Amino acid sequence: MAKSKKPSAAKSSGSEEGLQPVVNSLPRILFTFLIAGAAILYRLQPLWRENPNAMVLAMWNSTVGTNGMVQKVPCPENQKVEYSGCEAATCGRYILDRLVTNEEAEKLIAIAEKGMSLGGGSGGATILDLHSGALSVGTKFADVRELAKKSGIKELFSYEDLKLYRSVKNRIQVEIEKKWKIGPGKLKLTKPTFFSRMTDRRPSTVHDEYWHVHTDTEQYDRFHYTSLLYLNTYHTDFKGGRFMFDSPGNNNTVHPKAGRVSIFTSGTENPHHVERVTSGTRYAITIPFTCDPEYAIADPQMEV
Ligand SMILES: O=C(O)CCC(=O)C(=O)O
Ligand SMILES: [Fe+2]
Repeated sequence: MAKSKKPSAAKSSGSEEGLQPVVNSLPRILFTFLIAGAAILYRLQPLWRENPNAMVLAMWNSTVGTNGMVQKVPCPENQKVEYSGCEAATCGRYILDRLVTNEEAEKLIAIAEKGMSLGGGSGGATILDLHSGALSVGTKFADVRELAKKSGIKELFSYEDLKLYRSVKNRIQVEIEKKWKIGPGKLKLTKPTFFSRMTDRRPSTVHDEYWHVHTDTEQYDRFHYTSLLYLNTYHTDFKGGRFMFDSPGNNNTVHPKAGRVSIFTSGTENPHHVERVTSGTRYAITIPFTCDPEYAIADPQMEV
């Protein structure tokens, strides 16, 4: 019996020895799991950060109907109207998917890249302002026209390029005039009007932190209506980067989609932010309108 027990005793001490390396490396295994878990949670962050009750106004994989998607939100109680017949009597959001084609959106990305290839922000955001010529370069801004001249480029943006920008701007303007019943000649393009390119790069300056909640009437000079033209598509071309309205009770999301136009009244009824891009590159154009003739700008010329 004693004999027969020996091998089993030897066996058990052998398996304890076998377990020893596992026990020793347990802290390392736990640590690895912890790091992997944290990494997974970090990647999933955009999913839980969005309020689960927030309704998606327009999904990346669907198209809103011909009449567009309208969402009314109450105008601010203290809103004083200086330009009646132009400023919104009804505040809200208006999304259109059939105003700009995919081909036009692609051409507009090519135009943005033509300018941005001469510079580019070092953080996650690059801006190309069509009116002033301001282009993000490293942590600063430079005049894209000067940069083009220095590079010996005679014509940075062609007549066709600017014609396309003008054409989409005019189409959006007509839609705003129709929806808000604005008489001819009252609504004007205002500044800044710019292409934006957003990535997941770490921010270098505050200009790169595009994800902060803001209200356009506070952030910019004289917006009455903000329009955003998306040039590529959430989920397929980039992850993160969804547009979110942050008004209590009306905190809705818009998925960027190539050719999608999102229009909204620019006041405190529509605070918003762009969710951080987590992968890929997001392209859009901000095209704002004003009722204040003093803040009107001409269509971008961009002669180099
Ligand atoms: O690109 C977007 O979706 C929003 C940009 C924006 O909020 C702005 O230009 O003020
Ligand atoms: Fe904004």
